[in-house]
Amino acid sequence: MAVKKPGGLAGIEAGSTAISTVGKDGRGLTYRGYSIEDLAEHGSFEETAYLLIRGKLPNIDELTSYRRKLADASVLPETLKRILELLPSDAHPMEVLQVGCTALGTMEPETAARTTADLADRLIALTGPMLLHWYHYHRGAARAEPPPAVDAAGADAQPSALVITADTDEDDPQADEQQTPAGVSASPTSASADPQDYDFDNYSVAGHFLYLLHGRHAERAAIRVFDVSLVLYAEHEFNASTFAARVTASTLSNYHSCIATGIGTLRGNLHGGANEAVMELITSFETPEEAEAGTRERLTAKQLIMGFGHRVYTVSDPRSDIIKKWSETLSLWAQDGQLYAISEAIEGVMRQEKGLFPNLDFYSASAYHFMGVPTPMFTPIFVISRITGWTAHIIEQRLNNRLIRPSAAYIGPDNQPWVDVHARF
Ligand SMILES: CC(=O)SCCNC(=O)CCNC(=O)[C@H](O)C(C)(C)COP(=O)(O)OP(=O)(O)OC[C@H]1O[C@@H](n2cnc3c(N)ncnc32)[C@H](O)[C@@H]1OP(=O)(O)O
Ligand SMILES: O=C([O-])CC(=O)C(=O)O
Repeated sequence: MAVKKPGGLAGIEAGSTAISTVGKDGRGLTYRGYSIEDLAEHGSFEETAYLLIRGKLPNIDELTSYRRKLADASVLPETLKRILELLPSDAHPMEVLQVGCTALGTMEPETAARTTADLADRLIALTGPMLLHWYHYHRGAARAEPPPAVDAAGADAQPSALVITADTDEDDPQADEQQTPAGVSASPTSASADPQDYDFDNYSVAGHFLYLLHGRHAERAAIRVFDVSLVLYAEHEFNASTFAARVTASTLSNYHSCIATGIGTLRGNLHGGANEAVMELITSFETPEEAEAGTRERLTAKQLIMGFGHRVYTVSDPRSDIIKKWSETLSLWAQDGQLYAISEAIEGVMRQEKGLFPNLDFYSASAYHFMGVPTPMFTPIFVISRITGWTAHIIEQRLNNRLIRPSAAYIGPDNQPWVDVHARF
């Protein structure tokens, strides 16, 4: 078992929260008292967002109007589209989101009439459209070709297990259309749908994202897995990006600045950026045997293996168990489904050699990939979801605020004699 180093505020209780618990008994996770297993099995991302931001699960009427509110909020303002189009095509997608978020804050600032929850809803609904507008625009497909017809070619090839294992809505009118195996034929760079043609009566953040990405309604299983991943990524106590957002909130800064802080902090590879780094790792191997040998080599060279380890969990990351099962399911229909076996081979070595378990980022990478999501969108998808947790913490911080400003132990030089500028080396 790897030994924890001192520093990094490890183990320090830096405040209190009523939003989530992480790592009870080494592996537990709850959002406002509900277990992550229940939320991922029975709930949707919209219910989770409502729970985190408003403090209770919505009843059926509240959920219906919440979905409608998010659907209405998901249409990009023209000015924001133009701003996104001006950003370079090779900009980092997380910077695109920081710019988009900050620009939205200048157009729709926080006022007494626009509550923090309203701002959060708008941002949850617009983050995917912002990213995908910028993405398609720079691939020459942005402004409205008619969406391609739904491709039902793979219908006969779809094993029933895909439907059985997914906790899907039997009454979903899209269900009959969504027959293509997950991610098998996805061609994200060529797709471009007219955002207005989306079926807003059946809006979900997950379904809308996949529609805008691929230019057609996604298959039910893909929407379900995407939705589960949003539930899993939504909240995690005082992780680095949430803590950073709380620090910004504690200075009495505005909502969009707090979120932009969170985005910038999430980007790094030790935090949210790890899911993209995992993809780089697993695609560098052709076979599970190669993956085993390559992982051992990297460990011998003292390299970090992305997607493993955690600051708080000591036994396992419960979110990983959930997304791992979904990744395995999707792998059965994916052209490069061997990436799942490669991932398992890496996990085996990490457990054996380091006593380390996969965190949420590890199997999320292959799951997104099997859905046809391009790798640079993995961490931005994390943003869409984590906006809910960040918002809950911003609200909580503001309710009982005190400037977050710890002390530092000074370890620099003392009693330096003043040297005139011309006499300095
Ligand atoms: C959603 C999320 O944000 S989850 C986190 C995503 N990040 C990653 O997956 C990046 C890879 N993982 C890591 O870097 C770390 O495990 C972190 C950042 C998640 C946690 O860091 P810490 O709590 O500081 O772990 P810490 O450094 O104490 O780890 C103890 C030992 O295990 C080793 N270790 C921890 N994680 C890994 C890893 N992924 N690969 C190899 N060794 C590792 C450390 O190098 C250290 O060994 P050392 O004492 O010989 O230097
Ligand atoms: O809690 C952490 O340090 C990182 C993490 O898993 C998360 O933010 O989801």
